[in-house]
Amino acid sequence: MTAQQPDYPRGSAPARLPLHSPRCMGCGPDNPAGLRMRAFRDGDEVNADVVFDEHHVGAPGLAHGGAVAAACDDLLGFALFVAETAAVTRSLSIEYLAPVPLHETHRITARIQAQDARRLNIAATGAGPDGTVRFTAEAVFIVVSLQHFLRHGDPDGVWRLLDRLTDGNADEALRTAAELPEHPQPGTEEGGWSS
Ligand SMILES: CCCCCCCCCCCCCCCC(=O)SCCNC(=O)CCNC(=O)[C@H](O)C(C)(C)COP(=O)(O)OP(=O)(O)OC[C@H]1O[C@@H](n2cnc3c(N)ncnc32)[C@H](O)[C@@H]1OP(=O)(O)O
Repeated sequence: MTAQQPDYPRGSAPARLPLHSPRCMGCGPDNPAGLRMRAFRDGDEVNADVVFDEHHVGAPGLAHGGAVAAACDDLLGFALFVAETAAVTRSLSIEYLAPVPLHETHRITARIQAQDARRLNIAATGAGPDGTVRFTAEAVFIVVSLQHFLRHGDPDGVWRLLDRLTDGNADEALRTAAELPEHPQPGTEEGGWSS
């Protein structure tokens, strides 16, 4: 069985956030072993529902702790749309409060707690179907510019992501980014998504 995430419940009006990439382990619909989370922004919070399945087994019938951490890391990454900056996880700490059964929907909700220069503290909770919190996450993300992804990752993939984020203006965004430092200061022109 493959994870198929439920749509956001009716009656609410959150904004769907763009994928990190089609094959992202957390949110990519084209990754058959991924978590296929759909992330939404709701005010200053972001959230996604996750259903762990046979791809994510730890103890029989239960989600692997690493899969839970991956789900948290990915959703924490979506909080960067609230901060309007690119950043990467420097540290991630998970509290496993209760076992996480496969095939149950867990709602993960994340929020930025603090920002100090390049450092963002982001926290998340993961609740089971009855609302009981089964895991929490705390992370430090460090602001980076586009250069980080271009230098260390796949430039073509970055171009495609940027094209989606800038409504088809990736070339212009990349031209600008080529002149920027890899480690910008948040709140500056080079620290935002548009850099
Ligand atoms: C625009 C379009 C984008 C397009 C593209 C986007 C792609 C979007 C894909 C996202 C996907 C998401 C998925 C989930 C998010 C991942 O999973 S991200 C992947 C996992 N993380 C990584 O790969 C990061 C690897 N680490 C690194 O590259 C480097 O260590 C870092 C994080 C860039 C930092 O490098 P650095 O700047 O050389 O580090 P350093 O100078 O030691 O520290 C910087 C600052 O952070 C502070 N710091 C460091 N560690 C800590 C800590 N643990 N606690 C507190 N403070 C700390 C330092 O004190 C320092 O502070 P200041 O002195 O500047 O005030």
